[in-house]
Amino acid sequence: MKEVTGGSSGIGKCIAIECYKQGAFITLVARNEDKLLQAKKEIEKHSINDKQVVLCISVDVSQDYSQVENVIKQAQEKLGPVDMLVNCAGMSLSGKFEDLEVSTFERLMSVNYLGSVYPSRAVITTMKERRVGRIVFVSSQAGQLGLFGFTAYSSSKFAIRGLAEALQMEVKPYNIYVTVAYPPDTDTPGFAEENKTKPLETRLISETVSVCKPEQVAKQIVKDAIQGNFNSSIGSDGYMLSSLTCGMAPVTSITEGLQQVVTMGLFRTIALFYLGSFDSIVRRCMMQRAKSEIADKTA
Ligand SMILES: NC(=O)C1=CN([C@@H]2O[C@H](COP(=O)(O)OP(=O)(O)OC[C@H]3O[C@@H](n4cnc5c(N)ncnc54)[C@H](OP(=O)(O)O)[C@@H]3O)[C@@H](O)[C@H]2O)C=CC1
Ligand SMILES: CCCCCCCCCCCCCCCC(=O)[C@@H](N)CO
Repeated sequence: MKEVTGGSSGIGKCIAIECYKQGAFITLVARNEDKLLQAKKEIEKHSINDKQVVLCISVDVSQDYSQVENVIKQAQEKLGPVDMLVNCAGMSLSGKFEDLEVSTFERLMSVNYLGSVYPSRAVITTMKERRVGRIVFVSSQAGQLGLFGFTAYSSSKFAIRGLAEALQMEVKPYNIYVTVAYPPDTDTPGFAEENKTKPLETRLISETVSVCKPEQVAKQIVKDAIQGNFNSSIGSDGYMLSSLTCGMAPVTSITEGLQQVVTMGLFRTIALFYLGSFDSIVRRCMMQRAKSEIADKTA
């Protein structure tokens, strides 16, 4: 069985569809029951045989560990053990550091980070016993570099990377493979919501990379998870960012390792130009604001 948190919307829903198309049994985990049922109906349209099941579980993945553990246990009793867990439940809030409430930092850390720890912790023992499993974490390109406006969001997405690296080293001997996905901006309900409060700087910097379709992102993530790739990225900028920020991440193939060694210097050079342009966007926005403030005062 494949379990997808955040499976009722956006990238998570597309991941569930992708798995369902390959004949998998699916458990969707999210809070809102109407959205869950709606997604279930949509996913069921893609069945390839009449035995396939979509189970919905309404729970907040970030609140109470024992509750998360319980509902996952119930799902496993109905549909069998989880062989792939996709941690996709998450949210984004942006704003300047001083404008963000302290509670926003707590909220994002709790949903994006702890909301990935709890389900993973609940499935890992069975996966180790069975010596099979895939655990996917959905980070973000904003989990590979820090951007204006993302002090709360980026740190919660960077945290996922540390968790994933440490966990992969522990579970590799048990034939369990961890994948971290770093999607760019993707056209989802969550992205539309995020855009309502995004600072101009954040929007202009993000526009460096074009917006992706959730179906495309989902396809790549499922493919990388099945292959057991630690890294999952999209597009040429995604490839460059992953190579550039590989650090001490586990390597999946010799080719991947060699590519990182060879391209690192070149990609750092390209990155320096990007960083320069981001700084100038921030400076331009600041000057623009100062100007309009003066204009407002004299008016
Ligand atoms: N869209 C984008 O531009 C990008 C998104 N990402 C990441 O991908 C993931 C999915 O994003 P996206 O598809 O845009 O998001 P959506 O807002 O479209 O969907 C989010 C899903 O997560 C569920 N969810 C949110 N909070 C919780 C919670 N506390 N407990 C259980 N379920 C929860 C939502 O259901 P409900 O509200 O009913 O609980 C919903 O199913 C997120 O982690 C996001 O950070 C990464 C890079 C780019
Ligand atoms: C060699 C170096 C290449 C450098 C490329 C730099 C690209 C920077 C753009 C980053 C965009 C951040 C997207 C965050 C998406 C996200 O997580 C939110 N939309 C969530 O809702």
